[in-house]
Amino acid sequence: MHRPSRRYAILVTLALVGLLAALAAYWSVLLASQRSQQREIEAQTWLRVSRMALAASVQVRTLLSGLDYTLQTLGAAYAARDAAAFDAAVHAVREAYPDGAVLQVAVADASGGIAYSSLDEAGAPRARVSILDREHFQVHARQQAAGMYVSRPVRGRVSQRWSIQLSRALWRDGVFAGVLVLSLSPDYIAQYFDALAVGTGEEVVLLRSDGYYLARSQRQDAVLGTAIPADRAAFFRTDEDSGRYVTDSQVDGLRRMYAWHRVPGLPLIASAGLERSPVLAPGEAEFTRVVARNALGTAAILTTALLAAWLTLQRERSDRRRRLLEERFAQLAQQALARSEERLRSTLHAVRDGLWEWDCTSGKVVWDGRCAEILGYPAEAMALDMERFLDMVHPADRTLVRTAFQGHVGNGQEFRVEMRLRTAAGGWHSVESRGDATQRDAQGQPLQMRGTHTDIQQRVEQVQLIGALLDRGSALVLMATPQGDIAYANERAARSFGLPVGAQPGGERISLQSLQADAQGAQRFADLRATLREQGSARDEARLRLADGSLRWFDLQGSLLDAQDGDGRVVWTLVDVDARRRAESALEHARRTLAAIVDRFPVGVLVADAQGRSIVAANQQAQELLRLDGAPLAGLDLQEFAAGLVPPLGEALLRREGSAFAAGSSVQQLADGRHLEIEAFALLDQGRRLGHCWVISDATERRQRESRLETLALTDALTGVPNRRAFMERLDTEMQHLHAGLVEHAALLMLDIDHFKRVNDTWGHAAGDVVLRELAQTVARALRSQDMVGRIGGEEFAVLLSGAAARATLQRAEELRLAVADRAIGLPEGAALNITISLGVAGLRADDASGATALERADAAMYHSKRNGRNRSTLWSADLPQAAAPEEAGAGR
Ligand SMILES: Nc1nc2c(ncn2[C@@H]2O[C@H](COP(=O)(O)OP(=O)(O)OP(=O)(O)O)[C@@H](O)[C@H]2O)c(=O)[nH]1
Repeated sequence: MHRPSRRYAILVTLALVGLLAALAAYWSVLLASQRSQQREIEAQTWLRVSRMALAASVQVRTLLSGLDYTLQTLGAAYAARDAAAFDAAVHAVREAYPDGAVLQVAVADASGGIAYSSLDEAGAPRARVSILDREHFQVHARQQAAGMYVSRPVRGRVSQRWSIQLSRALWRDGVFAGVLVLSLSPDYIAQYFDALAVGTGEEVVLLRSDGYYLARSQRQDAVLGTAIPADRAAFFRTDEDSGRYVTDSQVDGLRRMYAWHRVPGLPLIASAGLERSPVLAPGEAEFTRVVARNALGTAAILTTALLAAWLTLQRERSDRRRRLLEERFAQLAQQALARSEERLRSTLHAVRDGLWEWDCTSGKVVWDGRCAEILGYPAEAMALDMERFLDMVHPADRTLVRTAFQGHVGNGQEFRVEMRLRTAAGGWHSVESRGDATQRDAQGQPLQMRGTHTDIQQRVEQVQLIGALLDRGSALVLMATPQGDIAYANERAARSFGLPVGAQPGGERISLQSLQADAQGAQRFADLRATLREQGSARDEARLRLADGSLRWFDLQGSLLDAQDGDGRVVWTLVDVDARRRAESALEHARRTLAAIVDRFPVGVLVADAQGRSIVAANQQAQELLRLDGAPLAGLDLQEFAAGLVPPLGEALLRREGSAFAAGSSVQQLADGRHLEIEAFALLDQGRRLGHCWVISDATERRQRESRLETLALTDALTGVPNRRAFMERLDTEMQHLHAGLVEHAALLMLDIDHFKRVNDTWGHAAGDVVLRELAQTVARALRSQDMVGRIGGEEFAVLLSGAAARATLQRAEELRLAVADRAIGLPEGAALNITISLGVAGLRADDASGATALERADAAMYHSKRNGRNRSTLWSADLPQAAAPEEAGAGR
């Protein structure tokens, strides 16, 4: 599998290596060519500059040869000692050269003094000038120069002009006689060079062999008086007459290619220089351009080659993948084919249909071995005549077989029939027979038919089993076509709705919708079918009309026969829920009745659930008594509801005993003066707690009535002050307070009208009553709020003074006695009457068993007052009966 890929990779790599080698060769040739062109340009340039140097050398040689000749001529003239002739010769020399070229012609004698100068004015006396120190004089004086000597440029001491001294020695009679000097302007030489060197990049110079500049084609002034650098001068220290080198000019810094030539016969060198870069730059630029262009081309070639290589490899990889896939597919296809063949084989084996053939003319039927085998006969072909065949068909199915055959022959319908055939064992076996005419006569009548027998016994049994299962259940099962018609009914459904059992015959089918009790039900059923289509199942309860015309409630549950096909057949399971619906209806009726009764109950009723969490029922009366708005109470949270009630109703409702609400009755007084009686009890059913109930009633009137009765029971009817019972209760309470230390003191005061019998006797009983009432009022008015007066007996009254000490009470008794005595009582007849009273005072003691004990002491003190003349007050003391002079007050006052 990997071999092709590796081979491809090697091939691609080799191709790339080959390409790289070709490119390397190309580049090598290209670079060599470019370098050769460069070298050619350089060689041409060297040739040119060398020629320039040679030309300069020749020109200098020509010029200086001419001047040497001039010097020789002038020397001869000077030797002739004819001053005028010498002067004329000098003049001629100056005339022969351009103006400014020959600056001076001078003669120095043997001692260096200037004996002649062309600059001297004729006849004018001349200052003594010596050139003894000058190089050119000393060279000749020392005989170091054989011919003409060319000096370094010297600057004129007076003129400041540069000049080159061309000099020759003068000899007279073999003796050194002086020096003839011709001063030549370097400019004159430079003019020669101008024609050779063009522009600033080109340069021609004339040098002495020692490197000193004599002339330069440009910027001469910058170099005169100087020498070229030593390293450059070293180039000239050779035996060669010419040479070349490349260096940077010290004058302008330009890099030049220099060529030099010696001036023949003279220690001078003519040198020419050409600036390097303008000469070579175009070639180098072209070289750069060529390299750049070729580099781009190379890069393009390499990129293309790499891309091609990559694409090639990719393609090879995808080809390989495709090949792998194809191989895989081929494998899978082969496997699938094998499986399919296996399935076909097993299907053929499993189906195992039998074949039959029927000769319509003779009526002879031939079964193959499989047909016989299905029925339990030996698996051999069987030949049957029509009579025998029909005899083997179940009597109930014979008509079916005949009808199917006639339908096929007469109307061309498909011959397909399910029938039971007799088995070898004598039982019945279900077979589906299908067939077709294989030969027909001229009229189209079948002459021969061929077909198959399929063993459907198992299927039939399964259908029977399903049918039995469907019929055994309590549910009614119907299957509806997509149009809503009943296509199948199980036994119960068939019985209920008057339908055939099982699959419904075609033709006029009954729609499921038509079974609905009314139009509303039909609409609901249509909606249910829509829900079923969307959700795959649907459920509702509906009232359906039975075969006998009665209506019954059914729980209808529909599910799609094929869950994927919402518009397909639907299986409806119907469960009779009529009894439950009727029970629910009755229950609902009972509940409503109960609710109506509760609502009309004259007292408030509130019912909570078994857990005491929420209110389940409340009537109108409860609403009104609890002063609630009309919002329904049922469903409210009990705790929240109780928290919203006015105190102390909430606490009273939620009072608990253990885990349950407390049972029992209580009356709650509200801030608005009302009294509500709440009776709470658990709702139990055979010991099971169903809930809790509160019965609420308005007890205000009853309470008032009871209060009135209570008041009456404790009030003396005649005088309106508390009667004995009320007084004694209060006295006992005071005693308890005393015992408990709630009060420090308390005292009793007993008073009795003196000779009251006489009042009755004199003024009548009614007048006596008036007196009693007036006395009671007088006493009541004199008391503090914490005190209490009570009528103890006929004309006897008692007063309880809470917090008062006994002795202080005696004083109060006296005040009361005087107040009574001073008050005239108006009688009914118009007469006025003054009465007196006798009083007894006793303090309540902590050791008293009861209030009655204290009352007895006060009574004893009061009788003491009576016995001692009446109209007085006595404070009880222990020795009172025996006391000679008991402490008493007011007697006879
Ligand atoms: N009008 C009238 N008289 C009453 C009433 N209750 C008692 N009495 C009379 O009060 C009188 C009491 O008389 P007594 O017990 O003898 O005492 P008294 O006449 O006041 O004489 P002393 O108490 O000893 O001063 C009787 O005549 C009773 O009939 C009453 O409700 N109305």
